[in-house]
Order: sequence, then C-alpha cells, then structure tokens
Amino acid sequence: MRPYTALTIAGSDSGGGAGIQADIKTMEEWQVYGMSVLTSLTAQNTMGVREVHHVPVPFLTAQLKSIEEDLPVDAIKTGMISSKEAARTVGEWIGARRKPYVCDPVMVTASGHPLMEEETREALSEYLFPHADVVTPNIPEAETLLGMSIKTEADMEEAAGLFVEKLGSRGALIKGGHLEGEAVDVLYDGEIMRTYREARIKTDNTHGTGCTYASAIAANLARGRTLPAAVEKSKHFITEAIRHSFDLGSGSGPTNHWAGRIGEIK
Ligand SMILES: Nc1ncnc2c1ncn2[C@@H]1O[C@H](COP(=O)(O)OP(=O)(O)O)[C@@H](O)[C@H]1O
Ligand SMILES: Cc1ncc(COP(=O)(O)O)c(N)n1
Repeated sequence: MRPYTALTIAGSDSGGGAGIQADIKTMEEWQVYGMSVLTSLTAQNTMGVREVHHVPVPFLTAQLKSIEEDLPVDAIKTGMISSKEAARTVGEWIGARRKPYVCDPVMVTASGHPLMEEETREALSEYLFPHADVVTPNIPEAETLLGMSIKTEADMEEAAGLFVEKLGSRGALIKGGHLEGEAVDVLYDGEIMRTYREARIKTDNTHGTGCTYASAIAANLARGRTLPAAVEKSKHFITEAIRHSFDLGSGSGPTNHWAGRIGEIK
C-alpha cells in the first residue's frame, strides 16, 4: 500500500513540542507518512531557545535531493527558514514540484527568540509565497509582513486579502490566537473569505500550536482535501490539542498531538 505522504522543511526543537518534531507527530496522527528536511537545529525547551545552529545550504540541498530522487511527496509544509539563501533554495525546489504547499512564516518563538534573520522577511514574498496555497501567519507575523496593525476580525480579513494581492500567495490563513475573546481564524483562498471560530481555552500551554496547525493542514491537503476542508478539520484538531495540552516543563507546555485518541491504550 502506498500511504499519503507529506514533507516538512523546518527547524528542529529539541524539546519536542514545535518544529519538525511537532510536524511529524501531527502527520502521523492523520495517517500521513511524514518526511523532514532540516533547516536549523535549535537547543530549545518550553522556557526558550538557548542556541541555534543553521544547516549549511549545500546540506539543505542534499536533503532535498535525497527526497526527490526516491520518495513521493503529496504535500509540503515549511516552518523555520532563517536565511535568504535557504529561502531561495527551498522556494526554487518547491516551485519545481507543484504540490499543495503550506507556508508557516515563523519569525520569533513565543518566548521572543528570533528564528529568522531580518533580511529574510522580503525573501519570503520573493521565493516562498508565490508557490504557497496558503500562508499561515499569526497576528504579529501578519502585522510585520504587511506593515499594518491588526486588532479586529475586519482587520484580519483585510490582512488575508493583502497577502494574496500584495505578497503573492494563493491563499492566507490569519490566525487569531494572539487576540482576545474567541479563537478566530480567517481564511481567504483568493475567492471566498471564511471564518473558523472556537471557544478560547484557558491555558498557557500553547508551545507548538502554529507548527501543529500548519502540519495538520498539509496532511489534509496530502489526503486530497480542499483547502477550506483541510482548515476546518485542522482547526478542530488544534483546538483539541490545546484543550488537552501538557503541563510539561516550567515554561509554555506543548500541545497534545494525540488528543483525538485519548483513552485508546489501556
Ligand atoms: N487559548 C487558545 N484556545 C483555543 N485556540 C487557540 C488558543 N490559542 C491559540 N489558538 C488557536 O491555535 C491556532 C494557532 O494560533 P496562534 O496562536 O495565533 O499561532 P502561533 O502558534 O503561530 O502563534 C489558531 O487556530 C488559534 O486560533
Ligand atoms: C524550531 C522551531 N520552529 C518553530 C517554532 C515556533 O513554534 P510555534 O508553533 O509555537 O509558533 C519554534 N518554537 N521552534
């Protein structure tokens, strides 16, 4: 049997809650075979990032070549991409594949550690966004990339539209986790504006939510679902993952990737 497959191109989180580790755990939950190309290694836990080591670009290329010569890729997700050169390499590779692609433009960790060099911001719209079916910024990322302030749902809709019009992606999902009240996300697929709404869960354990959400969307696209259907399924998945998140570590604890299967193993 040939399983559905997805590739994450992202950084490693030694603490296991975000980055590549969150991505592969999430793909597994959707019964999608996960593959990973590492861009950077972070020495990280729930409290923050101690050190970062970037994978040299020729080795990034070697990983991409290893996938390409041997393994099928049904969908792609990108996360931490620190340098302009890495963005160019990854963007050119993705552009040649023409597979469903979810771009999570991670810039800083929740604890405030930068994961991207400043000059890479422009490289995102140059090399990555044009190939993306959907870009998934949180509010601070959307504000930085668009140079606007986002405080209301109307602002989120405007931002989603601007990603497509000005920054060149085919779609945008603006995530409202950083606003107050309900956890509302706005998806624009280039034609229709849709809103996904869930009650806000009272917890500080949200380490890895962005990575998990983007990977769930990629896994659902790999399974052949449309973008709105993939987002709907993934919004439900991330909400349960936050509801059952783990009180691990003394910082912001990780989301629970197996929330949908709680109680299965006795
Ligand atoms: N406390 C919460 N309760 C319920 N959903 C949340 C909560 N915090 C974030 N979310 C949801 O989790 C997803 C990730 O959002 P967000 O926190 O904005 O992104 P990031 O992890 O990239 O900063 C979004 O669907 C958002 O609405
Ligand atoms: C290697 C790596 N990549 C991404 C994030 C962002 O995590 P989040 O999903 O909480 O925004 C992170 N903390 N570490």
